[in-house]
Amino acid sequence: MTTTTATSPVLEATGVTMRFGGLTAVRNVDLTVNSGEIVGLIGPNGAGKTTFFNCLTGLYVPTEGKVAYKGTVLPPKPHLVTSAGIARTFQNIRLFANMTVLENVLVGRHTRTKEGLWSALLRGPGFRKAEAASRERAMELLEFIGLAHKADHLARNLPYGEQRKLEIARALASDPGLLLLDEPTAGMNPQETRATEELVFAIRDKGIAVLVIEHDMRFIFNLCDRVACLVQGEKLVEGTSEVVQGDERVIAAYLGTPFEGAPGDEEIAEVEAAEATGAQSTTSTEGSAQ
Ligand SMILES: Nc1ncnc2c1ncn2[C@@H]1O[C@H](COP(=O)(O)OP(=O)(O)OP(=O)(O)O)[C@@H](O)[C@H]1O
Repeated sequence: MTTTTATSPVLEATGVTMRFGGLTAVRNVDLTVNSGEIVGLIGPNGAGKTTFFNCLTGLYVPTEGKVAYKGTVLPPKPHLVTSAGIARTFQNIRLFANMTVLENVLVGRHTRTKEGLWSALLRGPGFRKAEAASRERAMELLEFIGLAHKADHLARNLPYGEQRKLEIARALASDPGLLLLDEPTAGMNPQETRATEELVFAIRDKGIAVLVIEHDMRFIFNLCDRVACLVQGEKLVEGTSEVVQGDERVIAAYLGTPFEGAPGDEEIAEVEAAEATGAQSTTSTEGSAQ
């Protein structure tokens, strides 16, 4: 089921530039994510994808440009960006390894609870009520991602794929309108990757827009309504999966490496035909092409 509400911009990044000394990691990048959309951000290693994410989430103050969430320009401070409604996961897992699965999700809820430090320390009635509501919400999220049965397990004991899911649940705990995922399938096996794909669709169907960085092209092109490709800090191309997949500049940027899952049927048929012919004409040929 997809959302049918009229689309409106959730994220509008305009002219974002990030320089580190003499290096321009991100140059004048515009990007919009609309409600109900899953947008992909691709590009070779070092293209500036994570730096751009860091500019969106207030981890870096962009040298130039601005970032607006639902029409309001965001101050470049991570906690203000989170409370505005943008949540993220990181390229490297950043869970609290010695806390339980449930506690990790509860940490992600703190931007949505009004109870202050003293209330928490004194554990007054207001705190206990808020805590019960937070637990309920956290358990709902664990149900949603399929980890409710492991709520009391230590995060460090989860298999890798489940740790990544838990990171997503923790990000969702802040009730975002936009979720930024930085390489969510890194290190996953194909089944875990497919499950992540389904999870991202389900998140979108809950009305949360998604912006995702990923190197797995099959994942990106299956998932995304729109894909933008960064190369050397600049946005080279933006369009539907079909458009970006077929763009020669994108292919060249990836040094001509064919994308996994990209159309290449003619070439494959040619190679297979050549192999079949070779196999018929000689039985002693070594090193046939794979
Ligand atoms: N804090 C920093 N200080 C200096 N240079 C940095 C910093 N962060 C990133 N860079 C540089 O900015 C460029 C872009 O890096 P970035 O990590 O954003 O690329 P990426 O597209 O996310 O790469 P990957 O796909 O390998 O994660 C690189 O040349 C990197 O070395």
